[in-house]
Amino acid sequence: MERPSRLVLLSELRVRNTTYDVSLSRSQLTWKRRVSSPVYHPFRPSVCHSVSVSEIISVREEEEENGSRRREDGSWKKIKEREEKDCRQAFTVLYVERCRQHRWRCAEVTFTCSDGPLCQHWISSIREQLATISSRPKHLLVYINPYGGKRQGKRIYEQKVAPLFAQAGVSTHVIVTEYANHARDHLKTEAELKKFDGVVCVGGDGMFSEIIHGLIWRTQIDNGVDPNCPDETLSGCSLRIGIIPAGSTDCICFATVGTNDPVTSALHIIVGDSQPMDVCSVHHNNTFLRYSVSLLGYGFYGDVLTDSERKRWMGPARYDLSGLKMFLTHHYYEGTVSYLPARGIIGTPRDAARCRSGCVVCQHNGQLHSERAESYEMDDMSNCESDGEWRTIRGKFLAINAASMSCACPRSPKGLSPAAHLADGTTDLILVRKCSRFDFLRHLLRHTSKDDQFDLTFVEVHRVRRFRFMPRHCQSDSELELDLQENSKHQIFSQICRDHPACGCAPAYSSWNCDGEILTHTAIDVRVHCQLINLFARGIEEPPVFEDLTNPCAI
Ligand SMILES: CCCCCCCCCCCCC/C=C/[C@@H](O)[C@H](COP(=O)(O)O)NC(=O)CCCCCCCCCCCCCCC
Ligand SMILES: Nc1ncnc2c1ncn2[C@@H]1O[C@H](COP(=O)(O)OP(=O)(O)O)[C@@H](O)[C@H]1O
Ligand SMILES: [Ca+2]
Repeated sequence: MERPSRLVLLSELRVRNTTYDVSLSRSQLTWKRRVSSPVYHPFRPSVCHSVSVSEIISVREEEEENGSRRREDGSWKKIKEREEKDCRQAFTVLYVERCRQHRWRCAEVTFTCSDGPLCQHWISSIREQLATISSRPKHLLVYINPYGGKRQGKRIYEQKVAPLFAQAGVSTHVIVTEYANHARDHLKTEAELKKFDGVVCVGGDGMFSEIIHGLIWRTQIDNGVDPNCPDETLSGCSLRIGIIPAGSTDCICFATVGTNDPVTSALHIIVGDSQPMDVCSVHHNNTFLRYSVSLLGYGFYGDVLTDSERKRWMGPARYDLSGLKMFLTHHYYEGTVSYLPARGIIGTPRDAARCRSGCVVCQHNGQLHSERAESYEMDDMSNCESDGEWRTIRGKFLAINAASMSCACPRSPKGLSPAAHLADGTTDLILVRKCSRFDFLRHLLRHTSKDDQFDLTFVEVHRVRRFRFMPRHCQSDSELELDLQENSKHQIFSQICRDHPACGCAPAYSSWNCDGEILTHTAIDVRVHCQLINLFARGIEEPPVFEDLTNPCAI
């Protein structure tokens, strides 16, 4: 248990004409109402409030002039005569308040003091405490995609986010992108990264993908790492990334914060939260293709994305329409998946436990990963294939999905792989074998209910560090020959299906959906890089189940 920290200040101050004992320690600001009679009064407002110093946004002096009180932002607020007589000086504390469903709001409380010097002392003491928090960003580089989601990125930033950054004293350099890959290329070559404490992305998962491509690429080049080599250990990015959701799916924001709300995201950035995250590198024949942090999907999700790109004008609803269309189309895909199971880790894709704020699974597996990386370096063995045995599965699939995190989003609040972890160095490889439309619908529907979408005979899931996929049409003749010998019976059925499309399953080519972008190649080699990037987030918070004894109001 955290020890109650030393008291910095204790005064009797007023909040809306009621006297409170207000105390400031290194960790908490607490205001307790003076109780004149010990009799409990059910209709009186709450007696004690406590705010963690780490969740104070800022403190603002309220100046008085001619019966009005001037705020620091220049606006004026009329004060009542009685209040004016009683109190000479006041200050307002802005702080994080938790609302329903992981939403945060900026709340404020104004304390009035009996004299000016006391008020100044309070203001400077709170500011001093805030200044000791080194994790808070001071200068941010902001990229806005004006065409993401419902095309509201610019408005969302200007109306909901910029005023909060201004109140918190965070300075920004804002770039509204003019074309696709503008943000990526700016980060890769031009941006003066040393000037900033973080990068903010206003847009959807596609825009976030641009940001990480720019940042990761730049970091590798600066550190002399070859991004084209799939076996290289990548250098971690030091700049944190904040996501202001303004896209169509926004699953990276949803899965790391618990809600898609611009104000909540802005507050997580201001308080300087940090959430490490795994990144998959995707290669084809020793050539770098892309990075992925959420979904790599071949088959169903690849086709939904390809189809939905033509319907971009529809906004986020394009995914539902394309989803329905591809569900009815019911294509299957043949190929070979090989993977390296993640060994020595804790956690499986079928766990009931979820990755939450301060996740111990991520901490344990992240530690294991860095220890292994060190021993590989000492042995001069950068190739992590020695990690374990490769396994191979050949077959016909409706979907092949790799979820490096849960991929929770408003469409599916538990996500594609509900027990996946944000920062454990693994990805969950989900194979949905060819099945009837009815069965596939059962599987899809379970993404929206409490039922387990993996508890079906045609679905399997593996927690892996690395995997490869080779579509059947890319396999060499000798590999196909091997296939034929191993699986002659199924091949005959597949031939029958091809000759009689009316049976309802059509073999086809698909493409990979990589965090919402279509990959140019289908034969790919994927490797997870544990905790390569950091976000201004803290993971989804668990609602408190018992009274927190470190909270002064609980004692
Ligand atoms: C029948 C209901 C089935 C609901 C199944 C929902 C599963 C949803 C899992 C979503 C995982 C999303 C992973 C994130 C992907 C994003 O990177 C990426 C890009 O995001 P951005 O546009 O913000 O840049 N987004 C996507 O690729 C969108 C995927 C959306 C898939 C929607 C699928 C809808 C399926 C509807 C089937 C309908 C069958 C109805 C039969 C009567
Ligand atoms: N100024 C721009 N004009 C056109 N496309 C852009 C611009 N800025 C970014 N993009 C691209 O828009 C695509 C979709 O962006 P995103 O913000 O993810 O929205 P959505 O969630 O609606 O897909 C991304 O591929 C991104 O590269
Ligand atoms: Ca992971």
